[in-house]
Amino acid sequence: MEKPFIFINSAMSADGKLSTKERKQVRISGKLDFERVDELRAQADAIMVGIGTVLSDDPSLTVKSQERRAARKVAGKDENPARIIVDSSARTPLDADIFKKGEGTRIIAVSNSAPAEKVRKLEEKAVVIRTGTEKVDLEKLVRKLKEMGINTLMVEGGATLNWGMLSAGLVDEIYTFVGNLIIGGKTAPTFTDGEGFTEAELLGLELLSAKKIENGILLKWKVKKRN
Ligand SMILES: NC(=O)C1=CN([C@@H]2O[C@H](COP(=O)(O)OP(=O)(O)OC[C@H]3O[C@@H](n4cnc5c(N)ncnc54)[C@H](O)[C@@H]3O)[C@@H](O)[C@H]2O)C=CC1
Ligand SMILES: Nc1nc(O)c(N)c(N[C@@H]2O[C@H](COP(=O)(O)O)[C@@H](O)[C@H]2O)n1
Repeated sequence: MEKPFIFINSAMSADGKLSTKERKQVRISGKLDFERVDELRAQADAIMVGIGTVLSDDPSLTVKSQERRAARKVAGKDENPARIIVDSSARTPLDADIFKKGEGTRIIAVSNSAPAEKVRKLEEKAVVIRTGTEKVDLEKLVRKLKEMGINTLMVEGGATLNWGMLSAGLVDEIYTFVGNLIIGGKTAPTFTDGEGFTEAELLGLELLSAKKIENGILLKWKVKKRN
């Protein structure tokens, strides 16, 4: 299948959580790790998050460094990569930060069951892609993104979208920054939620590198392809 190169970047606690049991964002990365994430954003053609992340964190997903935005401009690109929300039911607030901050394309991926009136309003602010009946069909979505010229796609969570992308076999590499804190809570989002694999389905990883950054560790993984 023709698809972009897809990688996930997430920051997790030492016990594998992405945020608290109230789904409240926690500062897991330190200054240096946020710099690394900003560089990854600046190099990507698009950044994708799930609607759960938008509703709980309201991220802008912009490139933060002025120098990196300027370098993108010199290379003939928008200051920010395309920002994509996977949002089956078109729940993205019309005043989300992603619409307010920074230049660049916004893409909302909805399913065919998303309410037409809300989709029409989103179309005034973003390119809307419809795939799937009740839930966005991630495989068709990434194929469409490739056709639109997106060759490198950075997925920034959350837990459910990570599962959707991994279980569909769409992810090539993963960066996990493991920070020096414990969050706990059986309902707190983990790096990968969703329904989970059976023993026969487990997804294998190859460790590409491990690097200490401030008081945490950055792990880079390659996802092994299933036969
Ligand atoms: N520490 C970190 O690096 C990050 C932490 N987070 C945290 O993660 C939490 C949000 O995670 P979630 O609630 O799991 O939401 P999520 O951001 O993973 O979005 C999930 C939603 O995506 C939509 N979706 C549509 N089609 C889908 C498909 N085919 N497969 C999977 N999802 C599909 C569904 O509506 C689903 O509810 C927040 O608490 C946020 O703070 C989010 C991003 C990064
Ligand atoms: N890489 C990373 N480290 C942390 O410690 C975090 N808390 C997060 N959170 C995610 O970053 C996004 C915020 O983006 P903007 O600053 O608004 O551009 C948001 O999606 C958080 O969940 N990431």
